[in-house]
Amino acid sequence: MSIRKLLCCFICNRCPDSRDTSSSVSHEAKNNKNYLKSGNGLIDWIRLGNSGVDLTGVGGRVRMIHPSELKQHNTKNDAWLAIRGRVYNITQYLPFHPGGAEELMRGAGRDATELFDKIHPWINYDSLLVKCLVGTLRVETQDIFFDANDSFPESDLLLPSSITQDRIVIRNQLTNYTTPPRKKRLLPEDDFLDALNTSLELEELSLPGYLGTLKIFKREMPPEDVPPALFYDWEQTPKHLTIAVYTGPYSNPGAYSRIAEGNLLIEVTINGWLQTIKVLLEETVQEHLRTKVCYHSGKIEITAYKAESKIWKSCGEITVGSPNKITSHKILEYKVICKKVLTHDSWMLAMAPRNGSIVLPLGHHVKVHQTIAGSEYVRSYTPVNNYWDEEIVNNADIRLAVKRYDNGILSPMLTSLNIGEFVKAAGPYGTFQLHRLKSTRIMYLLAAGTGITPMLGLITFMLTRSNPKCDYVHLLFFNKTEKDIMFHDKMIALANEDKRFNVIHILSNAGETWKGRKGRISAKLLPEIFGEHKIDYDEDTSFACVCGPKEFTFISLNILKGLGVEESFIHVFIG
Ligand code: HEM
Repeated sequence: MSIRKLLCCFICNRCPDSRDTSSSVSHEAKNNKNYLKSGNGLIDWIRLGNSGVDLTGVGGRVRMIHPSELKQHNTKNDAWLAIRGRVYNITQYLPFHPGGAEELMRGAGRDATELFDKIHPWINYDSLLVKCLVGTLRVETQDIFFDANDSFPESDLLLPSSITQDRIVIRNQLTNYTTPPRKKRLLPEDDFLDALNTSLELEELSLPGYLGTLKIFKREMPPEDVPPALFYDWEQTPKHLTIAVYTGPYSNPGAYSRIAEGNLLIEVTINGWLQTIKVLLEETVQEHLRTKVCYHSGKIEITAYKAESKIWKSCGEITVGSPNKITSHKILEYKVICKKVLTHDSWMLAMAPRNGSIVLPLGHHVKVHQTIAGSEYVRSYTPVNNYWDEEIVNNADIRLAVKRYDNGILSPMLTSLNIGEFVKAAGPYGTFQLHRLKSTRIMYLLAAGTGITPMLGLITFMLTRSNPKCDYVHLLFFNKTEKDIMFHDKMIALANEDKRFNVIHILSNAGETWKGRKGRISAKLLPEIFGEHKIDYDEDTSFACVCGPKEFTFISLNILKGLGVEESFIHVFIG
């Protein structure tokens, strides 16, 4: 591959079907206006970034930045801008910007996401400005609208753990760890829009043409500044000890548990808060634990296997740490413990944490970090739940479906990892709010290529939920060829088993034997499919999710809107 093409792909994520932001699928770049002096080309910029010069101007310390602070950095000698919640010092980049310094200065001192997306949404700004990152834009939350229905109904709080008759069960009193009650507040429209525009959590809303018509008051905001209320309970049989943590219906908790120095540590994340529960165990248990999350009720169940079969006097001493707002993500190490082929160019990697794991809510993702030739590459992956990977691998905490992009950088490295080798990942990331599905009975999922991974968890959630029962999950899955379809057999099996699951495959480069649909996402194709399958959109009970390359996402959104689907009933997964 030529240097030109390589560089083109370093700056651009426009190539169709390329979701690997580190990839270098070839295409011709747009004609640049030649604003750059010699010595100010892309190679020179990369060289400067690798030279050790502090491009952040603040010593590289990343922190939360208030919009009022961002506003002050608006001169050519000191220019910051924010894109999708990340704040960059662009002072040094000004002479390297191919569109000219003056143009770039239009975004200085403010959230430039919309402006940036209007001009060149395909540009890989995150890679170009990786050495210029100064922080994340603070979300203004004090005026945010809380839904009073979010508080836990009494009946759910007192929901007993499942107790079967043949078990000897000793339960303690339900322990209440209280936090201030959630409040319902209204806010002036301007403040709300401000919060929305500067919100990292709501980055998907800044897609062009999307924010403009948003029905903002229909959207519920996560109760960012209110720590979650946790309640716990325990029970035992001679063989097992089970700790149940109640987080409230639809609170979408992430949970991770482990034994450390004989104690049981449980980490719970909810809405950007992390809380640790420590159990000084009365007696010894085995290292291997089973952690189950019921997303509907918000109940987390951790089962430990006793070293000696007997009834304990108590489970031990339980302490609940103070809730901490997650402001940065630790990069953790994972060991590849199982690797298997998914398709001709994708693999499933099952990984075990080395020391501590990412606590991942449903619909959220991790970012895999890898340093290659002195530069750090990052790529988002949504882990796959074990329904979709039948092989039981003990201790596997995260399973990633990784597609290899031959011209990419990170994916060839990841897919050539061997069992026993290590990967670094951070998280949880994402904006998906499970409580938006409270009344959903019909789900439309539009996925392209590896964009299927966030949909997998939603499919199992919707089909296993009992109240309200889901009527249909319609998955429209776009791929190039038949052999590119991930989880094909499993999808056929699920569709046969559960008639509510309707999967429609659409191939852009189908072989002659393909009997299914052909084409790409288009304003013509989608209504055709919807019509053929008699898919009726009902405002109160329908919800749509989209995940795929950016162009796919833009087109899907526009089509859905054209079909009458309201923005507040669409979620876009963006890595
Ligand atoms: C938000 C304020 C920005 C404005 C107003 C702006 C404006 C422009 C304009 C007018 C062009 C020329 C487009 C053309 O010739 O067709 C351009 C090109 C370019 N800009 Fe920006 N830009 C902004 C931010 C950024 C940022 C943050 C980056 C990356 C870190 C960036 C990277 C580039 C690149 C790589 C090109 C060349 C595009 C190509 O070859 O396709 N720009 N920009």
